[in-house]
Amino acid sequence: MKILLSWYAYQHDFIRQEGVRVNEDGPTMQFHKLFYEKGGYDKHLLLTTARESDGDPAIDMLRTTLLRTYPKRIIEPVFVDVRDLIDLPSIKSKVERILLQNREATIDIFFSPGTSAMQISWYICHASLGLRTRLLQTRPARFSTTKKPELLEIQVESSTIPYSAVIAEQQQQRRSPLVDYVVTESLKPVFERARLVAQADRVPCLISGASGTGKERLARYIHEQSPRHDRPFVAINCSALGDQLLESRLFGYLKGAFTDARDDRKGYFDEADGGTLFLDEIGDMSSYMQQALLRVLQEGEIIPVGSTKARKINVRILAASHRNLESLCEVGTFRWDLYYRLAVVDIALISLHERGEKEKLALLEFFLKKARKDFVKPALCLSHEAQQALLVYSYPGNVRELENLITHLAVFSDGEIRVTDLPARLTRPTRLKSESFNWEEVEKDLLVRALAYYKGNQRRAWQAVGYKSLNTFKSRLKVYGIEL
Ligand SMILES: Nc1ncnc2c1ncn2[C@@H]1O[C@H](COP(=O)(O)OP(=O)(O)OP(=O)(O)O)[C@@H](O)[C@H]1O
Repeated sequence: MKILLSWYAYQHDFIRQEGVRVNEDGPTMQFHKLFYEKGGYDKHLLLTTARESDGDPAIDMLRTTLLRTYPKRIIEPVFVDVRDLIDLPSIKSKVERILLQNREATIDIFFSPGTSAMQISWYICHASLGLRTRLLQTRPARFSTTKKPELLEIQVESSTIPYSAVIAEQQQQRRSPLVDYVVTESLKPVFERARLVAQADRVPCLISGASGTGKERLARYIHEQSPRHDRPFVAINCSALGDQLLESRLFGYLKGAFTDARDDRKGYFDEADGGTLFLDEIGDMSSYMQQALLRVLQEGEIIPVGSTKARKINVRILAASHRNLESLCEVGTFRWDLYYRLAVVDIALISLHERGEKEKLALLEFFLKKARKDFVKPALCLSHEAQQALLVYSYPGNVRELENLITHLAVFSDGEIRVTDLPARLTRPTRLKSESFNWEEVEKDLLVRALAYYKGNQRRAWQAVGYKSLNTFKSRLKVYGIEL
């Protein structure tokens, strides 16, 4: 399918003297006369901001004239609800949506008609969406060396600059309220950043934060707020699968590619086509898979296992890691080039304990309210002491641990939950005091930093950290899944 897309030219497509009539020499009529047939278009989507009910018959006149002259052509007027013709964010978001709705097609954009805000919108969308679009403009005969009107393609270098990140779009803000989600004080700037990231389509984003801090939830939010919201969101945990399985799940495979490949199978990249692919625990990817992913990001195409043919893909990648990717790059277990590709923009989520008691309380109340409803236990509540114990606890498992804890308590209680009902780890006196920092996180961080400092030399890192033996040092690396 090949589509021509253009705004109608309010001024030049019409002669507005003593009424309105179509200008045969206007840009739209001229395009059809000189270039449409050669372009091999299946249809022309003619965009207008004027409704017939607003009393502007112009678009209808233009279409009727075109169809009278070229009866076989398909001309579809598309009403675009823009009140202010110089409101760039609003125009951009509307045309972005039209382009994404036609993402499967090859689209020629006739750039010349329209206000400058409309033209800038075309330019941004063409450069940032990564669709099969071309920007075309015409040069009138009088300026042409051939003395004939010319059709010229505007050349735009592709870029990864998050153009749209600077364009706030109130319309999108209204969509998809955060159902089932508590936006506590510390999360407000995070979500504001995520909202801007959502609009910078195709720009990869890296979400960092400890396990259970809400990275996947945030990735979903970015997807829901993006122009891809009506397309799939596919999440995959890269640490859970070995290389072979991960490769075939991501890229798909052809029948016979390996012993169990009885049929062709599509991969997650295909499933997420037009939408978003969330790669969780990216820091656990092997160097082989890192190389494969880098290729996808560089070329914008995948090669299914067992195939030699590359296929273009249209997927936004969001990645997450609970490990510090920069440190992993320093010790050489993660590729810097892949890191820079993934972390074009980044968002960090802090641990629940760092968010403080006020935010813990907000989440506690939220999950308790949810549990009352889900378990039909309206009398469920916390005694003062139990609440205090829950507030001072450090939650190494972050929001997920808090959520699961309330679910656990709701299963076994009907009314007031007391301190004695809480799991032992919350009530151990030493815990209550010493949990103000998380030793496991400190230790792991220390190990990663020491290895980075000594460029992966385990012996020197071990001596610096000061474990009794090199073996203890190695076993701690294993515990934390730090690979070299
Ligand atoms: N602010 C919040 N309000 C309500 N629920 C939340 C909030 N933050 C996180 N959650 C919930 O906590 C759980 C864990 O979140 P999520 O799976 O997104 O974490 P994660 O960082 O991706 O974890 P992991 O790294 O282990 O995959 C989910 O059930 C999520 O809905």
